[in-house]
Amino acid sequence: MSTMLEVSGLSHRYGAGAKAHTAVNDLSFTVEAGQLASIVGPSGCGKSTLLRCVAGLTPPTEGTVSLHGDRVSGVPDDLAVVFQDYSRSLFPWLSVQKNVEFPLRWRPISRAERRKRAAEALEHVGLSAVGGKYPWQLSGGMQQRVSIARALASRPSLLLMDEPFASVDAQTRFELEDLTRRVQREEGSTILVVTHDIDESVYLSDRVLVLSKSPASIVADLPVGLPAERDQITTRESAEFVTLRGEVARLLHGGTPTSAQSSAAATAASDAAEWELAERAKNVTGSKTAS
Ligand SMILES: Nc1ncnc2c1ncn2[C@@H]1O[C@H](COP(=O)(O)OP(=O)(O)OP(=O)(O)O)[C@@H](O)[C@H]1O
Repeated sequence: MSTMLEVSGLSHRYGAGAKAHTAVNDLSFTVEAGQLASIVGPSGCGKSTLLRCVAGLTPPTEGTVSLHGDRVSGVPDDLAVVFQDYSRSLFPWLSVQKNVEFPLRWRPISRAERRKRAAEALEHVGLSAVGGKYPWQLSGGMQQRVSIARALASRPSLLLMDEPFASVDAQTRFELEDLTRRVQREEGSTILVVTHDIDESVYLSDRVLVLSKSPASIVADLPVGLPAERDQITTRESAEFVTLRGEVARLLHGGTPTSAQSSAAATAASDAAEWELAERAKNVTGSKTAS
């Protein structure tokens, strides 16, 4: 496994002097290539600030962010972000297909290639049939799928998602969570998701980073040893899921990490996650070779 994202000693302060407010305090973590990690933390703890620093939108006050070894000092070309508010991130005057193509205009690729990539990304999210429609003709869940397709079309090394399913209904949320996991498996994508939702953090991820109250620091880094194939009903009912969600909830409510997390159980879960990633990498390589 290679490291895709490395966050090292990252702090961010807004303002200066007596009015300075530290939003993020000395955060360090890595995300391996092909991994889906989620960040969960109390409201206002600094999650969006962290994501903005990772995306190169906000320079950290201290510390560094590196993407596949390159220091981030602006928005990297091979990074894409999906925001919560799909209605504001899509252009209403452009068709769905043109919305997905839009960020590719700055890439050194032909128009035909842009069209092809956008069509492929729309197919990936199950929206091939609506490329000619406008965003406002689609449901909220479909619009968020368009945002995901737009992010995928640029074939990012790292996909950041900031509360991506917070504005859709519960059923659509489940569908989009499953879509995200499918994309990760099929594309071998590296994904970092910020969420308020404890269950979502466990269901989606290979790993959950639990943040403290403001200023954000890492309270725990929990491997999720659930099977790769997840199901919205049976996975959420499983003993492993219930235990993990309970642990995340406990940590969010100020609990300290238990010895169990550093014990053989955590090691086994981490081994399982590594194995799963290796299998996924093999599948991706296999499917790319076959195509
Ligand atoms: N531009 C800014 N100027 C000053 N303070 C800010 C700015 N942006 C955020 N903050 C403060 O930094 C802290 C962290 O904010 P941030 O939005 O990163 O938290 P969050 O965890 O994403 O919040 P939420 O869960 O509510 O989305 C908050 O106290 C917020 O008021």
